[in-house]
Amino acid sequence: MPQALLEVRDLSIEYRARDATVYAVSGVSFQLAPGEVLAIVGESGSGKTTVGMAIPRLLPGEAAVTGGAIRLGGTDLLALHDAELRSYRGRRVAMIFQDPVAGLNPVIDIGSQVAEILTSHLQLDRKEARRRAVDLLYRVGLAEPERVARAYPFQLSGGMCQRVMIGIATALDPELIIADEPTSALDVTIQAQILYQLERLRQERGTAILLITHDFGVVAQVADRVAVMYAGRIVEEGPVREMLKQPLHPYSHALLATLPRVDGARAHLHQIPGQPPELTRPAERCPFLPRCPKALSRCRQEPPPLLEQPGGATHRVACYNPVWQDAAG
Ligand SMILES: Nc1ncnc2c1ncn2[C@@H]1O[C@H](COP(=O)(O)OP(=O)(O)OP(=O)(O)O)[C@@H](O)[C@H]1O
Ligand code: NI
Repeated sequence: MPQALLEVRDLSIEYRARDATVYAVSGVSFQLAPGEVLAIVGESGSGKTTVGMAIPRLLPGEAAVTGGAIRLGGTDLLALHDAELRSYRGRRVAMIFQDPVAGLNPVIDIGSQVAEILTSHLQLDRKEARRRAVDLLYRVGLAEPERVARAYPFQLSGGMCQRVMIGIATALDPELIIADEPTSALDVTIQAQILYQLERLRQERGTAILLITHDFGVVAQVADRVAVMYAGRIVEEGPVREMLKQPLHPYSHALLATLPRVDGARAHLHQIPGQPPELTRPAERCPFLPRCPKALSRCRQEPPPLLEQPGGATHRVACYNPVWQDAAG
């Protein structure tokens, strides 16, 4: 693998409420190379957003990082002070969220909001910042960027607001963009345009993208690699093509089986029976065990580690009985 830009190692995060602790993320490790797109997928509550928010240190106060390390270009992010953090956010890592309208200030025009990120980090006069803001709006595919710059968020569609958010996120040319469900609030045709914008960013600027989604269609379209999360852990991680062709973890296998096939071979969506576990205690066994059709007695003893697979050096799975053993034997 090329030199990593982002390295997350053994990251664990808890939410502490008065009467309960939620073990939201447990021992998550992955790397991201410059210009690479890694998708994190998994069902609701699996910890995707918690991992994403930890990287720009945007977790809420009740969250505690209890272990692990996050490095971006060699900088230990968990050790940064507030002032360093402010300059690091936006300049080196930026975030795009699901609801672009909520991310914009309703009473400030778009041009000023884009210019604000420029003037707060760079030595620019207002006129130059405005000019660059309009240029950014143009570059994210907004026709009539001057008009958009004068508009207020409520005057724009959701898709246009998301383009503005991408403009703001990319204003300072960060090395890494974290996009948390960036298209799930948008119409399908608009989704494709937004994904195209992200793809262009990666190609033209070499921006690495951590894409959080529950949509395998989106994954297949833009990601190089995919990490599947279940109950706060990465259960499988590898190249998208390999994963779509031959998922190794029984959960990934089931997740992909729930997708409608393009060839019409599977007309109905199949739900995975059962529920993910409560996260109120640290796992003492494989968290997928109660839903797993392939469980061995060993799976009760301790959660399986995420290990590289023979034959696919970059394909890792956390399972004592991965699917490929069936396929091979
Ligand atoms: N502020 C919080 N306080 C307590 N628990 C929280 C908090 N935020 C998230 N959690 C819990 O942490 C776990 C992981 O949540 P997270 O939002 O990271 O999942 P997700 O994979 O992003 O889900 P979704 O697909 O619904 O966005 C869940 O069990 C969730 O209920
Ligand atoms: Ni989420």
